[in-house]
This record gives sequence, structure tokens and C-alpha cells, in this order.
Amino acid sequence: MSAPQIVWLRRDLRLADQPAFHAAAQAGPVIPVYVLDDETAGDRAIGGAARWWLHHSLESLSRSLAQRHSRIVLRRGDAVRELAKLVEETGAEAVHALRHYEPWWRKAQGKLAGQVDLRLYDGNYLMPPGAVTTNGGDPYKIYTPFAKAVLDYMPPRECLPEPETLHSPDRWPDSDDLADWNLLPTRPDWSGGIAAFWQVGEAAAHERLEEWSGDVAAYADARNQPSQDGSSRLSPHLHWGEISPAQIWHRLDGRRGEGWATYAKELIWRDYAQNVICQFPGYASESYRDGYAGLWRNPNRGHLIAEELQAWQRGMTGYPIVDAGMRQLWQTGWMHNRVRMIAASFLVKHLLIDWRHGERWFWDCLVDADFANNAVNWQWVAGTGVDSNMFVRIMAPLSQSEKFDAAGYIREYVPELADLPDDQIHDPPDDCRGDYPVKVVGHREARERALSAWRAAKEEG
Ligand SMILES: Cc1cc2nc3c(=O)[nH]c(=O)nc-3n(C[C@H](O)[C@H](O)[C@H](O)COP(=O)(O)OP(=O)(O)OC[C@H]3O[C@@H](n4cnc5c(N)ncnc54)[C@H](O)[C@@H]3O)c2cc1C
Repeated sequence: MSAPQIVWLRRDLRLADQPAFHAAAQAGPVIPVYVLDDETAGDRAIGGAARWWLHHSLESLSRSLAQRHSRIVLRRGDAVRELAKLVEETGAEAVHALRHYEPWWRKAQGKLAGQVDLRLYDGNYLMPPGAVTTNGGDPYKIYTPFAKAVLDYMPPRECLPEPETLHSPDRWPDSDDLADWNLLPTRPDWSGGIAAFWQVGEAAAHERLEEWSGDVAAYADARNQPSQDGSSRLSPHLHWGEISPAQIWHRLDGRRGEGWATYAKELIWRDYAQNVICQFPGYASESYRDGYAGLWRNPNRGHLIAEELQAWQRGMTGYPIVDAGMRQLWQTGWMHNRVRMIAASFLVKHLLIDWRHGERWFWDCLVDADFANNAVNWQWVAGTGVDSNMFVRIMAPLSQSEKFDAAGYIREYVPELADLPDDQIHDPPDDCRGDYPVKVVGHREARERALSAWRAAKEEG
């Protein structure tokens, strides 16, 4: 029998359109491996809600593999060390993996390539970062010309089928037991709402795509309405690689119209974010525009900031749309995109709290927490990114709530306000709030404070 081939799984937990599986299956018996590595990513180890997803996704992929008389070998520790050990133990010829672009994975890939025959493939993005460049040959920093350049190359490559057969090795190496990894919360178990909201795994991703494919025509408007199921909700499936963007593209392309055109551009945002972190690996912790250092320094507000940050995290700011979003995040591990923008803007501008606190909270609470997407969007909202909204454009949460008809959404996630009529629910009068808190800061006051902090920071340089 030919030498085994290791498939190193990370955020690519699928069988179809998975080039590493495809290549390995053609080369010999396949040993799929997932290494739970809390060391290599440093302070970017997988967050709480994402660990919940990972558990179920590994379980789902294991079931699919079992139907093919295969399995996943689970190991824990430094991924490079564990994979090099496994190659030695099994006599594997090569390690096949999808290329990942988070800075820690790029380093690990380089290190592993020095020790074993590492074969890397692209497959989690429409195009690999760096595939399109400006006329001068530089990577794009700004989304709009990047998107235009990517669109010129679309549609993406054809999708690969699932491997027809997966041969097993003569002997399976030892594996950890998934349950021993304790990826699921226990004391307390806060995952009930998440479990009720999501179906995890490759089959569930395709079911969701099928269910949603009829709605893409309405996407351009519906995606902004948090009370509607108007967006695809594919983000955790995409993040964990249970489905590829090429599969989505080929399934939905041909549905001409504004809905599809808008949706395609959102998929390209995902590629853009990878393109940004490849250029700026410190993007999740460093602001990329000058003049912001003083803005969130707040020397006299330390105590207040801790309290206000907690009010924001718990959905108790007194702004119903913000609180509905923050509670949706806590309950389901996901938040509607329009509301993510409103809640993020509220933190950095109304509360004048550094965007990095918000980025961290999202990292821990989102099932789709993604190093690139999270950092790029936080910096976009905060105004600090290489391409971003201007800080002085301050979103008004109360009018956004009305404009995008969030009454149903607020009733769902802020039950204290469920009985209020539509004309009161976006901004309830103080005497109609019952147990629901009054506003942590008034909108006009917050706006003026943010603008004057901005002017002061600019003067300071
Ligand atoms: C402050 C903030 C933080 C965010 N953090 C994350 C994150 O950690 N992970 C994440 O996947 N998305 C993040 N987003 C982007 C966006 O909110 C989610 O991708 C989207 O809400 C997911 O819902 P959906 O699948 O229904 O999206 P759809 O509207 O159906 O879009 C389809 C897909 O396109 C991609 N996409 C859509 N919008 C964006 C965007 N603005 N940036 C990058 N990709 C996008 C997603 O993969 C999404 O699944 C963040 C946005 C903000 C404002």
C-alpha cells in the first residue's frame, strides 16, 4: 500500500470543494487530522462561542467520514510539533492543507514546510490574497477598487466534488476524545440559545444555502432589516469552511439583479479582509490611522468606562436597538450586520471606548469570530482602518432603528419592551421603560462629546 497522506484540517471542515482532501485522496490512504492548538495563536486562541461551533462541526465531519469508513485523528498542542510527530509515527508522505492567512498560521506553515513535505492549496476564498494588485503591482488597501478587480476575474474556479473514495491507513494513529477537549461550556452552560439558533456542519450549510437561495433577489433591501431573515446567515459556515465561497457563488450566480450583485460584493468583503491582514498582520490590535491615540485615552474616565463597557456587553445601555443586538449576540452567538455596525459605532463614539474592547468581546461571543473580518470591520466603524468610515460620521442609533424597522427585532431580544407600540419602542419615554434602564448617555450629548474629543485628538496630533 502507498504511504499515507495527512490532511491537516483547520477552518476548512468540509469534504466537497476541499482541495487538500481531494489531492490527498488521489495520492494514497488519508489520515484527516485536527490539532487543537491554543499555543500558536498566542492571545488569539479560539473564543468561547466559536469553540462551541468547532465541537459540533468536528462531530459532524466525523459522522460524514465514518460513513466512508474514515475518521478524524484529534491531537492537542502545538500544531507544527504534533503534525511533525504524526508524520514520523505514520510514515506519511505529505501533509496536505488549505492555506490560511492569519499571521500565526502563516508562520506555522513556514515552519512546518521546513520539517515535512507540506502541500498547501487555496480554497477558502474567491481568490487568494495577492492575486489581484493595483496597476503598480501593490496589494489593494481600499475595498472599492479591490472589489472591481476581483469581479473582473469572476466567476471563481469550478468546484471540486467530494473525494470518491477515502482509503484508510493500515493502522490509525491514536486520537484524543473530542469530549475531553471541553469545547462545550458546562458551568454555566450558556449555549442553549446558540444550539436553538443553528444547525452546524457541511450538510447544514448547504441546506441553509438552498433555503436562502430563493431570497437573494430581495437581499439588497432585506439585508438591512434586522426584523427579517434577510441575509444568508452563512457566516459561521463560511468561517469554519463548511462551505466554500465558490460553492455559494456557483449556486447563486445567474440570479441576475441587484440582490445578487449586492450579495457578491459582500462575499468580496470577506476576501478583502484577508487581503488587509496579509499586509497588516497587527490589524486586530493596532489602529492604522494617525491622530487616534488621544481619542480613547480618557484619563479621567477609567471607572466609568468599565461600567459602561459592561452595560454595552450586557445589553443594558438604554438604547433598544443596541441592546437587542448585544443580547442577540449573547443568546445566539451571532448579530445582524446592520446592528453590528450600530452597536460598534455606539461603543466607540457614544461611549468613547477604544474599539479594541469591542473587537475582543465579539471575538469571544461570535460563532463566526474571524480574525480578519472582525478587525477590518471594527476598524472600518471606528474610522481607524486603512479603508474606513470617517470618525465624524456618527450613526444615530434611534433613527437607524426606526429607519430599518427594528421593532420586531427589539421585541424579540428586549422582552421588557415587548408591549410598547411601534412609535415608542425605538426610544421609549423614561416612564414607560419599567425594568429597562434609562439611556447611559443622551444621544446629542454623546455626539458633541465625541466630536470635541475628535477635535482635541487632532490638535494633539
Ligand atoms: C463590528 C463588526 C464586526 C464583524 N465581525 C465579523 C466576524 O468576526 N466574522 C464575520 O464573518 N463577519 C463579521 N462581520 C461582518 C458581517 O457583519 C457578518 O459577516 C454578517 O453579519 C454575517 O451574516 P450573514 O452570513 O447573514 O451575511 P450576508 O449578508 O448573507 O453576507 C454573506 C457573507 O459575506 C461575508 N460578509 C458579509 N458582510 C461582510 C463584511 N462586512 N465583512 C466581511 N465579510 C462580510 C460573510 O462571510 C457573510 O456570511 C462584522 C461586522 C461588523 C460591523
